[in-house]
Amino acid sequence: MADAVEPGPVRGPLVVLIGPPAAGKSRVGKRLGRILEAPFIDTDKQIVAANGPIPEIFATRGEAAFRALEADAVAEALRQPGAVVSLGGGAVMTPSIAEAVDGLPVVLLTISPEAAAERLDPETRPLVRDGIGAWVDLVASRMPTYTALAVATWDTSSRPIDHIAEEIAEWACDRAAAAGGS
Ligand SMILES: Nc1ncnc2c1ncn2[C@@H]1O[C@H](COP(=O)(O)OP(=O)(O)O)[C@@H](O)[C@H]1O
Ligand SMILES: O=C(O)C1=C[C@@H](OP(=O)(O)O)[C@@H](O)[C@H](O)C1
Ligand SMILES: [Mg+2]
Repeated sequence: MADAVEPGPVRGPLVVLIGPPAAGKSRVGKRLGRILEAPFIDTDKQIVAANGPIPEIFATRGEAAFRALEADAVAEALRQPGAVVSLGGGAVMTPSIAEAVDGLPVVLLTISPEAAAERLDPETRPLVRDGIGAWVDLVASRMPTYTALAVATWDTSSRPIDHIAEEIAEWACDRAAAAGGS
């Protein structure tokens, strides 16, 4: 028993949602936070609150500046214990962010290109302004990173947000209980 790790309260986030733009990270995360009665942090929302709209940050300061703001926002969100944290689709491509979430309860939300095409709003997602072809290429390049970090995956293409959130909540509770949390 000397090597046993003492179970303790949840220190990090309850769930970290990753995945392609339009997979539902922000909407599912919000619902999940309500179900789990946990603080919900959408890192894009934090960035927008402090810096203005994302398309403007991209246009005036460039993607690298956005990624730096994102790395700070994610680091801050991960410090909040017991939270549900939704990341932006490109966040885990920043090495420091991938490293920070590796080993946490990372849930990958996936979505088909057909479903994404219905959901994407080019006004608010500058990287997909050129249409679904660009989204497909972007997602293909990111998928190895997404799957390497994910502990569990849900596809959101044709299922209601509430059902997906309920299932992830159950998964998170089971996982926290198994780890010795409540
Ligand atoms: N399961 C779902 N079924 C139908 N529409 C969804 C679903 N999940 C998200 N959406 C819609 O897709 C859009 C993108 O969702 P959002 O949560 O912002 O995605 P992400 O944060 O992954 O980019 C929103 O308009 C949202 O209402
Ligand atoms: O895929 C990306 O690189 C981005 C996705 C967006 O978030 P969502 O995935 O929540 O749309 C947002 O962070 C920004 O526009 C960049
Ligand atoms: Mg989002």
